[in-house]
Amino acid sequence: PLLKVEEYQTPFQELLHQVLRQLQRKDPNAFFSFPVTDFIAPGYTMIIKHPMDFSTMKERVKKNEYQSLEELKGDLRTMCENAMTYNRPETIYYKAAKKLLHSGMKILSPERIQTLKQSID
Ligand SMILES: COc1ccc(OC)c(-c2cc(C(C)=O)n3cccnc23)c1
Repeated sequence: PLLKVEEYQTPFQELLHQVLRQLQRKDPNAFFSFPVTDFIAPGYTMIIKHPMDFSTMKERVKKNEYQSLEELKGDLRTMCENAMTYNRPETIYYKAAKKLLHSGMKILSPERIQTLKQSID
């Protein structure tokens, strides 16, 4: 039988990976999948001091850099607030960020995390 290679060292990393998968489903256009470049968003790196995106968050999970869910929640909030700072309210990016932040906080609610934990145990 094929050896099931564990992609993560700890169950906590597996939990964070599942949370990220659920969050990314809320970003069907992949606007938040990779870092925003100055090429697609002029002046971005001058305006946004703490860029964040899902690929960076995935790297942090793999490197076991998150000690708590709160830290992942913080990066999600930074990522969405960046988009709501750089982009005007009428843009698709601002609206996508607002929606992602709202649905992300629901996914990260204690009840949802408890259910997810049970599915991993
Ligand atoms: C139109 O297709 C893409 C593809 C990838 C993007 O970011 C990774 C973006 C994108 C993502 C953003 C954000 C998140 O602010 N953005 C702002 C201005 C112009 N483009 C973007 C758009």
